[in-house]
Amino acid sequence: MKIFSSEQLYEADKATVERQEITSEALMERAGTQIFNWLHQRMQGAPVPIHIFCGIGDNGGDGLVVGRLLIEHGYNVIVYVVNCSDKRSKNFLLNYGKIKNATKKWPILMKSEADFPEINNEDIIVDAIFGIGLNRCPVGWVKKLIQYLNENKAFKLAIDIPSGLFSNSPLEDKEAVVNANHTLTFQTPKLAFFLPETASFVSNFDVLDIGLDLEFLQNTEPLAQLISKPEAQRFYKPRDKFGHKGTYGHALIVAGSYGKIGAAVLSTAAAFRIGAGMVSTFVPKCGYNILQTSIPEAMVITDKEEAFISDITVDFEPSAIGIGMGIGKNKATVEALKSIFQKKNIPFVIDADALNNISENKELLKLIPKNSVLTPHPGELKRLIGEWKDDYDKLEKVKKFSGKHGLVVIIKGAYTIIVYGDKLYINTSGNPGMATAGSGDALSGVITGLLSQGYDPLLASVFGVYIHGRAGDIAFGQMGYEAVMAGDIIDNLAEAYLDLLEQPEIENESNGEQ
Ligand SMILES: NC(=O)C1=CN([C@@H]2O[C@H](COP(=O)(O)OP(=O)(O)OC[C@H]3O[C@@H](n4cnc5c(N)ncnc54)[C@H](OP(=O)(O)O)[C@@H]3O)[C@@H](O)[C@H]2O)[C@@H](O)CC1
Ligand SMILES: Nc1ncnc2c1ncn2[C@@H]1O[C@H](COP(=O)(O)OP(=O)(O)O)[C@@H](O)[C@H]1O
Ligand SMILES: [K+]
Repeated sequence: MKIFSSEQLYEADKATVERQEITSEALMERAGTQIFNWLHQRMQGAPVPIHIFCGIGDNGGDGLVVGRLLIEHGYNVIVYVVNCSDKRSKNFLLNYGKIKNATKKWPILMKSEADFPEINNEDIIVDAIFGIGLNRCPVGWVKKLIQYLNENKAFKLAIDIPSGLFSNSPLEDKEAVVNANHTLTFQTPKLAFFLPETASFVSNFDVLDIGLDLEFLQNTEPLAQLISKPEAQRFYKPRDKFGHKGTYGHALIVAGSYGKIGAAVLSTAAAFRIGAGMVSTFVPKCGYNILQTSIPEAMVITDKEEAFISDITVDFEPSAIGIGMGIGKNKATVEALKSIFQKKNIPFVIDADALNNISENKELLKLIPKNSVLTPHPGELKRLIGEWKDDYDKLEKVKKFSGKHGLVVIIKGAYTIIVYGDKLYINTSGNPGMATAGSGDALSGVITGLLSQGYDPLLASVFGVYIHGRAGDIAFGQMGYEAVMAGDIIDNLAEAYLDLLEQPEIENESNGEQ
C-alpha cells in the first residue's frame, strides 16, 4: 500500500472530483458515510452518548456528515463546533446547513474553555477537529480542549488523523495531539503513523477506501510503500522443482568472537531456514566446536586467532556474505573487514560490530561494495550518520547517506524502514516480543540467505524484514511477548513461509457427494 503526503492527497481529491465528475461535497459524503458505517456496524444502535468535535475545515465537515447520519439513525449525538476561526470551509458550511435540518439539537459552538462539556468515561468521542490541513501547532483553548479530551477515559475515535498530528512533518508539541484509541484514515495511512515520535498517537487504525481516483493513486510516486502480506507475496521467488543446493547459493556468515559465538549460530541457522543452499560460517577458533555441534548442516571455517577474527580467507566464491554479528572491535578485525570488502565485490549484509567498526573508521565506507545492505538499530545508526533533529530529519539523512554510498539501509525498530536512495519501504510485521537479544542476528542471516538465493539486495531486505517480523508474530501467538527468544523467531520462519504461501481453499465440486 502506498503512503501519500497531504499535498498529494489534496491532488488526489482534485483529480477524483474532476474525473468522476462529482462535487467535493459528494466526496465528503462518501468519506463521512464510511465512518458512520464503521461506527454503526459496531454500535448496532446502542444509546451511548457520542460527542463529535468538529473543526471548521473539511475534517470538521466529515464530522458533521457522521453526526447527521448518526442522528438520522436514532443515535444519541452531541455535535460541537470547535470555533477556532471564522474561516469555515465551503463543505463545512454546506454540511452545517444540512445537520441543522436534521435535528432540533443544533451543534454547540465552542469558543473558550468555559464551553468544555461534561463527558463520561463510558461515552464516545469523535475527533474531527483537524485533519491533514493542520498547518500550525494548536495553541490556547484549542490545545486545552485536546488535553481535556485526552484526560477523559472515553473511547476516542479520530477521523483521518488524530487532531494536532501533522501527517508528514515533525511533531511540535506532543501535549497538543489527540491520543486516539482508534483512527479511521481515508484512502492511505499517513507517514506519521509509523515513525517512532508519533506512532504512539495512532495505536490502532483502519484505512477506509473512499474511492479516490485510481489512476492518480497508481501513477503517483508515494512518500513510502507499506509492506504487508500482499506485497511480500509478490516479492516471493518460488522454488524451482529441479533446483539443487547450488541453485540457492552458498552463503558465508562471518560472525562471532569469544563469548559471542551465539551470534554466528543464530545467523547461520536463519540463513539455512530462509532457504540458502549451503552456508559456511567463518568464526574465530573458539567457535569451531560450538558451530559444528549446534548446526551440523553448516560448514565451519576458522580464523587463525582463538578469540576474534583477524583475517577472513575462504577457498570458495560465496554468493552472499553476512558480516559483523558479535565480531567485536579488535584492531585486527577492522583490518580483516577492510580486506574482505576489497577482495569480494558482491553485496554484503553488514550488521552490528561491522557497523560500529565502520563508524569508527569511516574510510571503510568507500570500500563497501555497492548495493550492500546495512542493518543498524537506532544506536548503530546514530554512530554511523550522526544525531538527527527528528524522525523526518533522520529519514532525510539516511536517504542522503544511502544515495551517496549506493547502499540499502535498514532502520530497525517497531516499524522497520528500508531506505534505498529516495525510496522508503515501511514494514508492518513484528511485535515487541522481538525486542530480545539476537533477533537482529537472525535478521542478518535471513537477508544473507535471501541474497544467496538470488533476491536482489533491495528485495532481499524488504522481503526479509517482512518475513522475519511475521515469524516473530507467529512466535508471539504461541508464547506471548515476553517468552519469545531469537531462536523462536528462526524456528518460525517455516510457519511464516507457509502463512505467506497459504492459498484460500478451493471448494471441491464433488464435496459431500461421495
Ligand atoms: N483530501 C481528501 O481526499 C479528502 C479529505 N477529506 C477531509 O478533509 C480534511 C482536510 O480538510 P482541510 O483541508 O479543510 O483541513 P482541516 O484538517 O479540516 O483543517 C484546516 C482548518 O483548520 C485550521 N487550522 C489549521 N491548523 C490550525 C491550528 N493549529 N489552530 C487553529 N486552526 C487551525 C485552518 O485554518 P487557517 O489556517 O485557514 O486559519 C483550516 O480552517 C481531511 O483530513 C479529511 O478529513 C474528506 O472529506 C474527503 C476526501
Ligand atoms: N517493538 C518491536 N516491534 C517490532 N519489531 C521489533 C521490536 N523491537 C525489536 N524488533 C525487531 O527485532 C530486531 C532487533 O534487532 P537488534 O536490535 O539488532 O537486536 P540484537 O542486536 O539483539 O540482535 C529488529 O529486526 C527489530 O526490528
Ligand atoms: K481528526
